[in-house]
Amino acid sequence: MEKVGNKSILVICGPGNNGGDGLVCARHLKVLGYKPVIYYPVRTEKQLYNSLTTQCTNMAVPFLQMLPELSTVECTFALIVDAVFGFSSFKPPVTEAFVARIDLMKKATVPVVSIDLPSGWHVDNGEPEERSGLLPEMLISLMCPKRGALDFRGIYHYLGGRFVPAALEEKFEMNLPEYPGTDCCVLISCDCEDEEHQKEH
Ligand SMILES: NC(=O)C1=CN([C@@H]2O[C@H](COP(=O)(O)OP(=O)(O)OC[C@H]3O[C@@H](n4cnc5c(N)ncnc54)[C@H](OP(=O)(O)O)[C@@H]3O)[C@@H](O)[C@H]2O)[C@@H](O)CC1
Repeated sequence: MEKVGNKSILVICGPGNNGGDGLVCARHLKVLGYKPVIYYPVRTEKQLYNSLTTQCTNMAVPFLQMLPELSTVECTFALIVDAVFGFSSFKPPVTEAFVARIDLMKKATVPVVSIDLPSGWHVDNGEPEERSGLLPEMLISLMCPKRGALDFRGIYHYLGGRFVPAALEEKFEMNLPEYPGTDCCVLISCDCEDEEHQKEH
C-alpha cells in the first residue's frame, strides 16, 4: 500500500455480495486516508446495498458513471480492487455485460487485488480453461480460502474475516491459520523473495 502514494484506487463492484464487500472496502480505504473511486453500474435494489452506497456517498467517495479507458486507469489509479464476482451464486462464464470490466483488469498493468476469488473464476475449478483468467497480484480470501484459489499465482494471499465459530471450523475441517495478535487478516502465502518485504506485509 505504500506504493499507492497520492494516487486513487479504483474499486470495481459487481451486482451481488462481492460487490457489497467492494463498497465496504472503499469505505474503509477512505477512512484510512486513501482515495477510493467506485465503479458500480449494476445496482441491486436491496436495503443493504442502498445503505452501503449511501455510506460511501456521505463519506465523499466518488462513483464513476462509466468504466474508465485503460489509458486513464494506467495514469490515474495505483491499484484496482476487484469486487465484481466472488464465489457463491456466481456461475461462469461471465455474461457479455461484465466482460469489459474483467478485460480491463486483465489488461491493466496496475496491480489488482481480488476480494474472495478473482472475478470469473469457478469456486472449485479456479481459473477458466486455458489459463485465460484474471490474475490478481493479491487475493484476499474471506472466511476460508476456496478450492479454486489453489490456482492463484499472484504474490500475496491473505485470509480475512476472523469470525468463524470454532464449532463450524471443526465441523468442516477448515484448519484455519492463527491470526496474529488482534489482527483481522493473516498472510497465508507470499511469493516474494525479499524477506524484509514479506515482514512489511
Ligand atoms: N456467503 C458468505 O458466507 C459470505 C459471503 N461474502 C461475500 O459474498 C460473495 C458471494 O456473493 P454472492 O452470492 O452474491 O455472489 P457474487 O459472486 O457476488 O455474484 C452474484 C451476482 O452475480 C450474478 N451472476 C451470476 N453468474 C453470473 C455470470 N455468469 N455472469 C454475470 N453475472 C452473474 C448474479 O446474478 P443472478 O444469478 O442473481 O441473476 C448475482 O447478481 C463472496 O464471494 C464474498 O465476497 C462475504 O461477505 C463473507 C461471507
